[in-house]
Amino acid sequence: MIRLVDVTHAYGERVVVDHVSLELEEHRIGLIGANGSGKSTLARMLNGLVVPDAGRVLVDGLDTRGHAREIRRRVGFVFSDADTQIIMPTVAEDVRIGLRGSGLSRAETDARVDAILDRHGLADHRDHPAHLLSGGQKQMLALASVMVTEPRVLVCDEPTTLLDLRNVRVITETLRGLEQQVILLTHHLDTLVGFDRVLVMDEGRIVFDGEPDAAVKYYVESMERRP
Ligand SMILES: Nc1ncnc2c1ncn2[C@@H]1O[C@H](COP(=O)(O)OP(=O)(O)OP(=O)(O)O)[C@@H](O)[C@H]1O
Repeated sequence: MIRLVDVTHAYGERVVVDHVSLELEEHRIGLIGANGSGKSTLARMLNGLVVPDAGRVLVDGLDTRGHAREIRRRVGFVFSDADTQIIMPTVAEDVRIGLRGSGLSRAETDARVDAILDRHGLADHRDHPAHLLSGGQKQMLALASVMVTEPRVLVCDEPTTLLDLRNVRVITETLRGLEQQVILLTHHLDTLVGFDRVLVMDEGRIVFDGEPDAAVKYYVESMERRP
């Protein structure tokens, strides 16, 4: 379970996460809010990519301040722009790199890579240059490269923002099918149908926390009220 205890973070003078306390234990959690409301900064705190100025982020009781490696093994992170996440020349190499230092034998590594490529519809692209994949396939590769490490939690920061409608559906359905806990940041509000809990963020604070329908309604109405 991930717990935030009175977490605050600023960039220079600008406070972007403002005294947030949360317990994140539901299987499917959405995080929505206007551009610049602090969602990405909050999300990056969940696996220690950002360490808060004040307060604590605890993953299964481990503080992100000081347990970065263990925490990144437990909490995977998918970015919106897959190009920033894909680091190896070919599809299989990119997935394989996540298992470096895992202690698995070569045969075990091969089996794990093949299984994950198969599961994410990339088996036929195994030895293809990763940069030649379509946008949807690249996002699937970025997801596969995180999933191969078998994290317990997956934080996805707008994974569908750069995709066409069909690929939005493909990625959304893939995320829905995962056993892992998923924490999804998105501006595609219809992808939150069936989620257990949706948080709305505004100016660094959680201003709504509840069912998806009510959260989306709250968010849409608050945006309509904006000058
Ligand atoms: N590394 C950084 N250095 C300085 N300012 C930053 C940094 N990262 C984010 N910010 C600023 O912090 C504020 C919150 O950004 P953040 O990315 O957390 O918001 P967001 O809700 O995810 O926005 P979006 O929906 O546009 O992705 C923004 O004003 C942003 O410009």
